[in-house]
Amino acid sequence: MFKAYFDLFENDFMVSLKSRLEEMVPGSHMVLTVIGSDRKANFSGILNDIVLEKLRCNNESRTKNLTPHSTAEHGEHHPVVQLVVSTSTSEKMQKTIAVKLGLEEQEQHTSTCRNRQVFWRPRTMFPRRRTATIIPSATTMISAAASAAATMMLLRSLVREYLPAEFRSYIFYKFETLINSFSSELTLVVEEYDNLNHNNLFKAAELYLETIIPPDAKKLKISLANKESKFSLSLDRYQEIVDTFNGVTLKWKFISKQVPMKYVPSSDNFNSIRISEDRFFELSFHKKHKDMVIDVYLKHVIKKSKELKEDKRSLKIFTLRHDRMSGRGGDVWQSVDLHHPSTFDTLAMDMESKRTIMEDLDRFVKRKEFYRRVGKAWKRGYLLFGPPGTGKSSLIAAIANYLKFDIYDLELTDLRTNSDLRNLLVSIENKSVLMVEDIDCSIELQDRLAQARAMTPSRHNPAAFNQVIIPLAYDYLDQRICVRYGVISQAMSYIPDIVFKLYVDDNNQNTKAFTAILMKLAVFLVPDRHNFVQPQVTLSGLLNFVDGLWSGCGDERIIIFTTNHKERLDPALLRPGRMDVHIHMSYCTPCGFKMLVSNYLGLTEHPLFPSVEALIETAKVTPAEVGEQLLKCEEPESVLTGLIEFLEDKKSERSKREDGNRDNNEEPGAAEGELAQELDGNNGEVVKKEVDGSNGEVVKKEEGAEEADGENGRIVKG
Ligand SMILES: Nc1ncnc2c1ncn2[C@@H]1O[C@H](COP(=O)(O)OP(=O)(O)OP(=O)(O)O)[C@@H](O)[C@H]1O
Repeated sequence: MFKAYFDLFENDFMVSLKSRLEEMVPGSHMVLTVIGSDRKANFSGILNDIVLEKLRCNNESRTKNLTPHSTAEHGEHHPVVQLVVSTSTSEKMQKTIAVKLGLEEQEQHTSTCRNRQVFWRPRTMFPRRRTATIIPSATTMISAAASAAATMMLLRSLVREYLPAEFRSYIFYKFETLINSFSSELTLVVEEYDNLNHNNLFKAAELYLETIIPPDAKKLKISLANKESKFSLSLDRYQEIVDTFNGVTLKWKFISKQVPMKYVPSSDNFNSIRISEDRFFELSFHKKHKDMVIDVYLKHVIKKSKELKEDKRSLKIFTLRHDRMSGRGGDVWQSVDLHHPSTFDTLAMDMESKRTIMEDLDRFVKRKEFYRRVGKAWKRGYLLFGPPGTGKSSLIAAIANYLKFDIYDLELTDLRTNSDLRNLLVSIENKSVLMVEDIDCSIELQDRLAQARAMTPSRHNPAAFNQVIIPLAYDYLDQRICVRYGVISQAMSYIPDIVFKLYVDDNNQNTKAFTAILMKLAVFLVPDRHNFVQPQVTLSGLLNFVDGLWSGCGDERIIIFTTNHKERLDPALLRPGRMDVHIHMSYCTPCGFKMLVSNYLGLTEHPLFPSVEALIETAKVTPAEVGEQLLKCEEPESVLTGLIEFLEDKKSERSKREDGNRDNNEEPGAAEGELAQELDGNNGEVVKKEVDGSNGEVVKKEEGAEEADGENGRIVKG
């Protein structure tokens, strides 16, 4: 409406004025204020000239007063002319135009303009409206506002000065209660910290609100959190967002207030962080929905936030932090993003085996209730065995990528005691893959303690040392290398052939800390790794770890052991419950070759394929070796020819080795003894241990099954 009037006014002022006159009822009036500069030939200037001229005729002496709202004192001359358009009561329906000049005169000036009578009316014509029609200048308004603000601030500081804080908050509280008593709204406050503890609901709300940000939001905060791959959007201070759930309208508001500096525990609960603001959400809704909001809506918020978190999360691989293992507290795991590209699609494995593994994983993750019902910890153990380079690690990465589980890489030799192992177990998150690679190398499973005792070097058993590493440290303060000479002389008394190793820790320039490290290291004279067994995790510790009381701490965990020598493992470790599924990763098969060549070269068919497939059966090469050949060039013909040559060489090497063994009168196949066991069955087969039928495992027996270990149940082989 305003725009329409304004447009009309702009296009044709006279028409605009006439139209407005038509609308006026008898006895009413309309005031038009026109502000302009007399230096420009604009409407107000012209109008002003008319008025000046008219009044000069009437009274020469008053000319000076005819620019009543001049702003000349500010360097400009802006005449303000107020046109008072009114319907005259005396002249019945006759329309008249009067110009009010802000003069004090009582007389009325009249003139005729284009055959129309114009009244230059004195101000007294509208005595009651006089103040209302005078528009104060911008300067006046600003100064009035400034003085009002100053008064308010003065009042505020007086209140702060003389009223105690308790009294003020009491008044505020009473005032709020009074307001609330009239309101039907209930507000829940979700603070970031609840008594210095992290409030999970706050985190959940933060994530959830991201999903309901309206597309027309004008201002948002955006950030990229540490170890995350996607941006996070969030509300800015005092921003509101409205959500509708089951037909109920809920209003979220984010508030952040500056507070005196305080310390709160960090998310790992071992350190503390400094905060200087209180952040919280206010969730407002109608009182009558209180139960629904608490029982249903907030659960929905938590569920949605978990989904979003899962979606945003990038997979991680965790490894042990040695400084934390030495009892300094804090999280014992450190992580990096896992970007291993291996998936079930890229794995060179028998299709049937892949399908079986994926089905097994799917069944496992869906069986939370089942595991609870049968009284088993919700975890599953896998043993991947086979020669090096057959894809055991790649399969672990593929499993983690498939389930979207983090990987925890546990090196048993890093641990000193069984309780270290238990501590680690409880610190592992749910939905994770715990990987123990080369289990046969990392832990001696037969009578390890006796062996360790025999091998531990001491003053009485100096032979156990064949090499001693003495830690040296660089003293940044003295700028020289320092060492405990006592340590050297003691070591030299054991063995003269001492290897000095320099430890320089660039991150730690503190001399005191260095001395502490030195003292610590000096205690552990590290002899040759092969001849010295430090106290380690025991077999029983490992057995309990995998399937004892402690293994029940946590849900949805997959434990994967890998080994190149399955026969070296203790049967107790292999039993169902500890290693439920045994997967034999073996040499490359024709099917595996096709998968590799399709991944590496994008080839599905080639005339040389039959020759490669025929050779690959007998040459016994690993997928790693085949992959290496395929990487050599991008031209299919030459790559496949090179691969055929490689396979022929391998085959002839192999037969020469077998001939040599026969000539040396060795037992037939002795050199291949281990190999024969690993190759037992077909390449890439899944060897699944039969598990108690009561726990619902699907036991798939195929032709050619044979009993491998009477104690541990049947091992079914394809
Ligand atoms: N089955 C396979 N499918 C695809 N690639 C494979 C396969 N096996 C091995 N490779 C390739 O060979 C390399 C070595 O594989 P990987 O580390 O998984 O073998 P591994 O059996 O774990 O060896 P090790 O026992 O020595 O640890 C990887 O780079 C991988 O790309």
